Amino acid sequence: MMSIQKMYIDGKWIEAESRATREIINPYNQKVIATASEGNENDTHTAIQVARKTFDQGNWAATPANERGKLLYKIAALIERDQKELARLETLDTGKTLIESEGDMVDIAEVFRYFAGLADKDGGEIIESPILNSMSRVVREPVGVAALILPWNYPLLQASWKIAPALAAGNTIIVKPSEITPLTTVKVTELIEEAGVPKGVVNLVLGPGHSVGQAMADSPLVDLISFTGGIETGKGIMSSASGNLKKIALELGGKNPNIVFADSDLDTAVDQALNAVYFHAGQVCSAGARLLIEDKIHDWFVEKLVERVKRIKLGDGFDELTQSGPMISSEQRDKVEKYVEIGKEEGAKLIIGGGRPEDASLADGFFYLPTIFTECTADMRIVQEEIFGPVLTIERFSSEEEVISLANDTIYGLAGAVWSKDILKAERVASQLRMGTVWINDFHPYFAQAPWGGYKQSGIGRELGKTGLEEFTELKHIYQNTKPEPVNWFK
Ligand SMILES: NC(=O)c1ccc[n+]([C@@H]2O[C@H](COP(=O)([O-])OP(=O)(O)OC[C@H]3O[C@@H](n4cnc5c(N)ncnc54)[C@H](O)[C@@H]3O)[C@@H](O)[C@H]2O)c1
Ligand SMILES: C[N+](C)(C)CC=O
Repeated sequence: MMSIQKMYIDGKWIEAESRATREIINPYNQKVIATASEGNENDTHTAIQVARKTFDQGNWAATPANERGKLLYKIAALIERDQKELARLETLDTGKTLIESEGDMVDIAEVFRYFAGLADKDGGEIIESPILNSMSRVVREPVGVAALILPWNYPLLQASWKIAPALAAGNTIIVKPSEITPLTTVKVTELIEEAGVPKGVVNLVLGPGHSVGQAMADSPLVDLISFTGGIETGKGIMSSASGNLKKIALELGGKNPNIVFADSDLDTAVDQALNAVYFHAGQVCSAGARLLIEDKIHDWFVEKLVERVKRIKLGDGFDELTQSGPMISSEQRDKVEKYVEIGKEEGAKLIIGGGRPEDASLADGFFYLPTIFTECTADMRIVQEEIFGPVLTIERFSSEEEVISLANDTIYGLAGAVWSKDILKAERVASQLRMGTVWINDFHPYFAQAPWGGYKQSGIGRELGKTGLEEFTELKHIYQNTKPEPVNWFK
């Protein structure tokens, strides 16, 4: 009998009050890999009350920042100690390749270490007061109770981007992983407990968005909600958060242009265009799902892409030969299938993929073939909407001005890339793209030191970097009159 993945509230591992559970499925073969407690509004309210009481008692926020940093260093070390097990769980839960999960775990330990180091680096600022006999300074304080809501595609990586800075800044937190991928977040909560973070500071609630997540967004006891997920959910959270005007940080979707000029290193650009879109079966917020190719190299480039796409090996994430695993769920695959039909109706040309693999060994997994549409135009839904699967749309362009205008013709603004050996041109284009991240002659790098987030409807706020810590702080100006005397205004 499989043990139940429990919630962690006020330093205790508990099952949902209702005793409800959910089966956690391996997307590669649909086998049940775990049973998780399924919390609801009541469990969430309990966790929020604990986080509120713990914050208001003040001990955690008053803990010297370097002590909080030391705890984060310890968590980083424990993650490294258990990285094999964590990577195994992430692959079981998401289907991504083991090598990718292993890379995620290295990044995650680095994120904890980065914020550990940053915890005590901003002691505030002395202001040159314009008023005689006064002292003026600005200090940073934690926001308070932070609710952290997470997606399924990078379960622990996205959790680390929020948990580490929230704790470094002295907040108390309630963490909600996606209901379908809770395993690594549960395991890291165990490590947080092992590291010695005081009870009540970190609380973990498992369960669905419509109850657990919604209760967090609605609660007047929550000061800040940090959310990563889809655009529609983000809009709902923003509206619910207005109840008590809680602060919000939203990391949402993207439809990210990958721009290839004829004067780029074309073999590298072909190779990386594949990585940009098909990595993790296209289930990446910053996936380069929208390829813009300069007219004169279009046909050559497409031919090379197709040759390479034919060779992509789908399979079990634990098999070393596998290059891409399954999609996360049947719902997600249905969504991709729907968009492929839309693309055909819109007049785009399907040149490869466009269906499920025939390989019988993949029949139990949520696999979908790497797919390419050419002859796409900016007005098509398949070009404008986030499909979040292995589907590449290709457009042509013939000038710098045209491609800038095409690439910016989107509600999203998460990321984009420019390929050219003419660095001045690449920089010119990069400077005009309305996106939170622009890569030149590369695709995908992100790291703890640089901010991550979206322009336009890709989000509000930034994670990682110094800004990622500042999101979890309030600024307070403290002004002291050093020679108080009556002002005699009201005589
Ligand atoms: N910008 C980024 O850095 C980034 C990173 C990863 C994923 N994403 C985006 O995430 C999306 C995929 O993730 P997903 O399918 O898990 O997204 P989702 O919006 O369906 O769910 C995200 C989380 O929100 C919860 N949720 C659902 N309804 C809710 C509600 N009413 N109130 C509060 N919480 C609720 C879910 O349970 C889950 O934990 C994609 O759009 C992707 O682009 C963005
Ligand atoms: C932010 N990132 C790229 C790690 C995951 C997006 O889905």
